[in-house]
Amino acid sequence: AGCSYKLRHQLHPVWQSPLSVPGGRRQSPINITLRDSLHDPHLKPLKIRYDPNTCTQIWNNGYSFLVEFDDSTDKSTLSGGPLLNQYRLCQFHFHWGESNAVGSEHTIDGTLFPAELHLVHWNSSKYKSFEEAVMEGDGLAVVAVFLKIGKRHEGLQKLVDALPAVRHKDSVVEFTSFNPSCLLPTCLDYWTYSGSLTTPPLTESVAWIIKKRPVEVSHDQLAVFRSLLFTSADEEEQKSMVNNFRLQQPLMNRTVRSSFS
Ligand SMILES: C[C@@H](CNC(=O)c1ccc(S(N)(=O)=O)cc1)Cn1ccc2ccccc21
Ligand SMILES: [Zn+2]
Repeated sequence: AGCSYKLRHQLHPVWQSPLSVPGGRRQSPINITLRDSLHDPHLKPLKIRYDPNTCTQIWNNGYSFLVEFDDSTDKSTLSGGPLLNQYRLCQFHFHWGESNAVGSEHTIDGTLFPAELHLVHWNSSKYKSFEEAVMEGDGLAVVAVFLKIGKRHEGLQKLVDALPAVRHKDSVVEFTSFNPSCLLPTCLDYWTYSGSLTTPPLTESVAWIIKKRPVEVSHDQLAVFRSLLFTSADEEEQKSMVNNFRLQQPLMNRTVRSSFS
């Protein structure tokens, strides 16, 4: 779980990063307007190969809960789509709201979803580690999947059942043999644009790939996300982990491309 373990103790001074962000020109998230997106027929299909044996643990980092992967080899990878290189899966996490009316970071023509999944990958063709890649314009690729309330998601339940063990900030629990492919919609359509991390250090290093179709989870499954806490066990005030999404950022002179017409 290289991508976030080491990072937990390495709080580099962000202001020295080459991709300084205040007033940045490629910030995320954004609203995707169908009218302004451009079908790019040269976009390739996404190639997603995840090995469930690389799944290692779940960690409550006080912002979301991360499902972490062993990213020491190219066992779980993303390539194709808009990407020129191969990217290695290092973690996935979610953003959600206090109610089903809010939660997602990106929106489609202003439509909000109750939650959004982010599968985080780093460019292992060009860089040696996530930490190095996070500072580069082509360092990261995040696949975003919207969640909507509907039928129970059987594949998600194993994750939901593990959440009470990471209720407090900085708690970690072993979590193995999980294949995040089960969280991807069957439809292959996506949008893509150049953006940033949506939490500090907000570096402008992310190729965003937003799946067009949401996946369904049940109301009760999403309610368990809201039972997590931002606060650690030793803090007297326990704050419910909800509304962990960033406000939308200006598109500036970016084009959102679609893989479909
Ligand atoms: C990257 C941070 C840790 N943050 C992330 O890994 C991360 C990943 C994905 C998203 S999202 N929501 O956009 O998908 C957001 C954050 C550590 N870290 C803090 C400072 C810092 C400086 C150098 C290297 C790492 C550093
Ligand atoms: Zn995220």
